[in-house]
This record gives sequence, C-alpha cells and structure tokens, in this order.
Amino acid sequence: MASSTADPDRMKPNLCSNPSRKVRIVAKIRGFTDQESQSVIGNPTPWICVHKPKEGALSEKVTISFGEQPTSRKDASEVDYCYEQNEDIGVIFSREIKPLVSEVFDGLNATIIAYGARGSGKTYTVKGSEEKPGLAVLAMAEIISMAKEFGKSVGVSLYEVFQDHVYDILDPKHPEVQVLDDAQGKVNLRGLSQVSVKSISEFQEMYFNGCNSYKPAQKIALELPQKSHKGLIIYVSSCNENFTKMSKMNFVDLAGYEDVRRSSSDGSYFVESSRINKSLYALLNVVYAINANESRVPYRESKLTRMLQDSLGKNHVLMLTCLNPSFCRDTLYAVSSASRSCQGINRVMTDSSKKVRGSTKQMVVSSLKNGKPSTVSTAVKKQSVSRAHFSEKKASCMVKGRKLFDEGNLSSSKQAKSHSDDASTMQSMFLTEIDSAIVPSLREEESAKSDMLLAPVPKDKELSGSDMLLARLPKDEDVSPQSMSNHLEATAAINSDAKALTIFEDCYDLEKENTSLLINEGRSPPLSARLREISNNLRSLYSSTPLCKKIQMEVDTPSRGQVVSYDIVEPKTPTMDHDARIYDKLEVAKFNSPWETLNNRSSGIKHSLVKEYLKFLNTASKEELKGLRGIGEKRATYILELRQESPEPFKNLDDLQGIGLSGKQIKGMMKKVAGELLS
Ligand SMILES: Nc1ncnc2c1ncn2[C@@H]1O[C@H](COP(=O)(O)OP(=O)(O)OP(=O)(O)O)[C@@H](O)[C@H]1O
Repeated sequence: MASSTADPDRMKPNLCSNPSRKVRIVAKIRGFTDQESQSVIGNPTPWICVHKPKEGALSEKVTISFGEQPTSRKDASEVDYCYEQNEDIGVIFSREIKPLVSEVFDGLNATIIAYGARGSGKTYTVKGSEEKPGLAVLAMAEIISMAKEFGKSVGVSLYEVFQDHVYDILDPKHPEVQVLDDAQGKVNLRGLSQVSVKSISEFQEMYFNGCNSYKPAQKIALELPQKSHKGLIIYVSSCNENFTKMSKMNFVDLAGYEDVRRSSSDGSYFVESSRINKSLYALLNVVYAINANESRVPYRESKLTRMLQDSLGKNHVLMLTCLNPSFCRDTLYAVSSASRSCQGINRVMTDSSKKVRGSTKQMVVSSLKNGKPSTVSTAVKKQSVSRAHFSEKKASCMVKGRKLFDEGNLSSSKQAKSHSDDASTMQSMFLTEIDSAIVPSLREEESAKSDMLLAPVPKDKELSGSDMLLARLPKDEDVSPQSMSNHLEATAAINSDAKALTIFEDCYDLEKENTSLLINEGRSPPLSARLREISNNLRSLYSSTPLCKKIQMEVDTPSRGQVVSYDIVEPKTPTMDHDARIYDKLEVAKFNSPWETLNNRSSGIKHSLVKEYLKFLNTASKEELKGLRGIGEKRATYILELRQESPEPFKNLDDLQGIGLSGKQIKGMMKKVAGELLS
C-alpha cells in the first residue's frame, strides 16, 4: 500500500485525538491471502492509498483514497489512523486496545467494533485463530494478568445477533437472550450466561471451540447463510460471586456489509443481507449521534445497539474499519460511511460526501470497464457533469410524462375529447411531479444509504431508523425560500384545482369499483379499493372548504347522468391545513404562466400520493403488495416481516431503499399507482 510519509510513533497509546469525540475510527488494510498474493504479482499499483500527515503536523489524521492520488481531500475518507498491510495485530493491540484495557480497570466500559465489507478481515483481526490470536485474545491475556495483579475476577459472555435476535453461544440449550431495561433503566441481557475465566487457555478453548460448534436452531431450520454479528463481553469485577458491579470490554465482529442488490437473487439471502445492512445503519446512526453530541441517541433502532447502550455514549469506542486490499466496491462504502459517522462532530459533510458517493459509483463503472480502477477525482468530475444536466433531464422528463399519458394511459378512456386533453395534461403533470418528487431524492440510489449520515437529526425527538434516513438527507429543496413560496402558491390554487378534479371523476369507473368491492367483501380490500382510498384523500385536497363533506358528481354508470353523492374523507392533509392558513393570510397567488401554476399546484398532490403509497405498503396484504410493480414474492414477504417488527416500517421513500428497490423501480411503481388512479 502506498504511504506518503513516515509512520508516527507506533507504540504511543492512542485514544481519540479529539477528546469530545467518543468514537475513534481506525482502518486496517487486510493482508493478502495466498490467492490474492499470486494475482497482484506484476501489478504494483495499489488500490488503496494511505496519506499520513507530515511529521510534526498538528493533525494526526490519515486520509484514505482509492485508485490514484486524489486531487482534493474531499475525495478521500478521513480516519484517525490507518494500519497498513504489513502492520500486524500486535501493533494495533499496543496502540489501540491496551489503553482501553486500562480504562476498564478504572471502571469504564470499552467497545471495539470491527466493521467492513465481507471478507475484509474482521474476524481475523478480532478473533484470529489459535495460531494467530486476534485482538480479543490478546486483550483477554492482558486482562487476566491485570486481574491477578489487582485481585479482580474475569468472566465472559459470547453471543450472536442473528435476524435481530440475540443468542447465547455458551448455552445452546437456552440460547435466546432477551434485551430488557431494568428498573434503573439499565440494559439487562436476560438469559445471557456469564462464565468465569481463570486462564487464557480456558478462554481460548471456549472462544474457538465454543463458537465453532455452536449453531442456533433457527439458522439450521432456515438453512440460512451464517451472516450475523458476533460479540464477546469480558467482565471485570471485584466480586467473585457475580458480575453485577463490573466494567465491561465488548468486542463486536459485525457481519460484513454487502450491497444486497448485487449480491444474490436468492430470496432468503436477500432478506438476511437487508436485515444486516439495516442493523449496520442503525449502529452507524448511533455512532454519529454520539460523536455529534446529540441529545438523543437512537439506541432502540436495533438489538445490537440496545445491547451495547451502556458501553457506548460516555465510554470509549474503537471503530476498526477493515479494508479489502483488492478492489471491492463494498469497502468504498464501508470506509466512507464509517468515516462520516465517526466524524459526527463535523457536520459540514453534505457536499463532500456527495462527491465521495458520486465517485464511488463512477469508479466502479470504470473499474469494470478497464479492469483497473481510475482516479477518484476523474470520477467526481464525471459526476458533476451529470449533475449539470439534471435540470435538462427534468425538463425532458416533463415532456416524457406528457407523452406517456398521450400514448397510453388515456387511450382506453371513452371520455369526451375536451376532457381527455385536459386530463392528459393534468395527468402528465402529475406523473412528472412524481418524477421530480422521487428522482431528486433517489437519483443517487447507489448511495442513499450513506446519506443518512450527512446532516444532523432534530434534537427534540428520538427518530426511528427510517426517519433518521430522511432527516439526514440533504433538504435543500425543502427549505429554500423558492420552494417555500412555491408551496404557498400551490396551496393558493386549491379552489381552481377543484375543477380539475371533475375531469378525473369522469375517468373514474365507480361501477367497476363497486363490483370489485362486493366481490371482495369479507377479505382485505383489493388494490383498486386502496387506490380509491388514495383517490378520496386526493379529492379532499381539492375541497375548497373544510365544511364540505359531500360533493356531487356525474359518474359513468349504465344510467348515465345520474348524480351521486360521494363521501369525502377527512378534508385535510397535514401540509394543506397549515398552508391554507398561510394562504388565507397572504391572499396571494401569482404565477408567471399556466404551466407554472399547474406545476405549483401539484406539489400537494405529489406529497399526498407519496404518503398514501407508503401507507399502502404499511398496511396492504401480501397479495396486494405483490400486485404492485417491482414487488414480487420476495419483497412482499420481506415487507410483511418488517411490519411484524415495526407497525409502520415505511415512513418515507428512503425506507424503500432498505428493501432493495432502486430509485427507478420506486419511480415506476409510483407512476403506476398514479396512472391507475387517474385512468
Ligand atoms: N492479515 C491477513 N493476512 C492474510 N490473510 C488474511 C488476513 N486477514 C484476513 N485474511 C484472510 O482473509 C479471509 C477473510 O477474512 P475474515 O474471515 O476475517 O473476513 P471477515 O471480514 O470476517 O469476513 P465476513 O464479513 O464474511 O465475516 C480469510 O480467509 C482470512 O484468513
């Protein structure tokens, strides 16, 4: 690996250089396996470049870049230190772990988390083997020797977090562990056995053989791949009887990060990897919140973070990010996400991280093309060019939206031509708005998961993982004065939009709907009924007065011309209520052109549709879910599983990334919903 300057003093104990930061992040580049050693012969260009500070520099921070030398620091990930391939585990132990062992004997807790892509050397570094012991074994040896010196007793627990359930590795008969809060609000791991340890050989026997022979029944039953987080807790106590008054040292060997969309088409593997990634994001969010000194830390987002709650926060944490020495796309993501979460105190990350994300995407493409990675900075340039075209794209999208409607969706409609023309414009507008609502937030679909770390979370409440994702996405469009005024203007147009609604009514076949509802009586409502519900809610948007409970409209039934009353569901949406008040005050609605008017008016519909769509995902039956484009058997099953864990797993569009849907797919699905609604 390339290194630009000399190593700093290796043996110096090295806690966080910034004392307000609780989580120190170091990287470790894995050594080559025998196979890799063969393949790199004759290819001297390293994939990872480590840029250490010049001797005497104020900052000890190291930047890591991939490919050739970057032109800017923004292109690289910053870590507190990086251990290179030739630096062995003993060096990491002396510099990073030994000082933490001392802290444990001072009564504090410490946690070492190994994070990285699959096969990046996490287990090798933490656990090692009987021949080459890892950090946990070296730490245990040190702890046992210090315990003898200070008259303390040592115990251990070994656990595995699999599918967000915790299993006790040392007690296969009663493996399931419950994570509870005790009366004092402390985390209580009920059912997790603690075994006293007297010697290192006793520990090694337990650690290596206990783990190897252990397999939770659930894993065997489901024949799932062995992807789980593995943890070791070392207790140091002054009391021989139990470990109630003690300090702890945690070692967590996280499951490898893996982009689920590339990994496998196998359903169970897809589901499992998605779960793993969700728990990794939860952990990174916790790390971010801790380092950013946020008042609320989202510990409750995963079992693992709950388990570690009393060892994080006020205690020292070492995030050991393992890097694959050869090209690995997941490593790029792992190091950049870990770096940004650990730099929580530095909130000005949005732009640079966007570039890193862009570069990641481009680099993969070029690497695949050439068989060799190109420079990150080149990739960033390419990304900026594509961004420059975004507004053009948006414009063409609008045209595309109109085309889409003209060519297809309304052709089957038997409505009068004048209505059809108006409706086509309206629908294309609507679909285009969906494009613009979804595309910006998802246009960098490759990296949406990284976005969660970009901006601070509101301090007044503990957010769920999905809220956290959204809260941390860049919100420039949402808060700009222009968008605010657009929103007001959109609200101002409610009255005239009521006319447009009648156009949609003509296109709506109520008789068909009624028949369908009758057929399905007693079962969960069909997709069309759900769409109807969405339609009702949208109608309520157009209701000019909150007192209007019914509207009269003509419907295309056998007795054409018959007037029916149509119930309006609650005539409000959160945004419209609020905005309508503002509008009343301002009484201003000025648009430069009819197109602009239409554009602005549709923003309320857009948000309402997104909301209703998410509501559908949160409540629909499996069959209904499968009826949506992009959601097959696999995803429908996974969505139902997520709903078992949390009653409302989809709070915003970004939560859909968690089920492995690309931005394009989500957009397609939304268009379909809108199309069905309006045709
Ligand atoms: N420093 C090293 N030198 C040589 N080989 C190594 C080194 N570190 C790891 N390896 C080898 O690389 C492979 C992957 O290592 P390891 O299993 O530790 O990765 P991991 O990140 O824990 O993987 P997973 O995410 O699948 O759990 C193993 O075959 C291991 O022996």
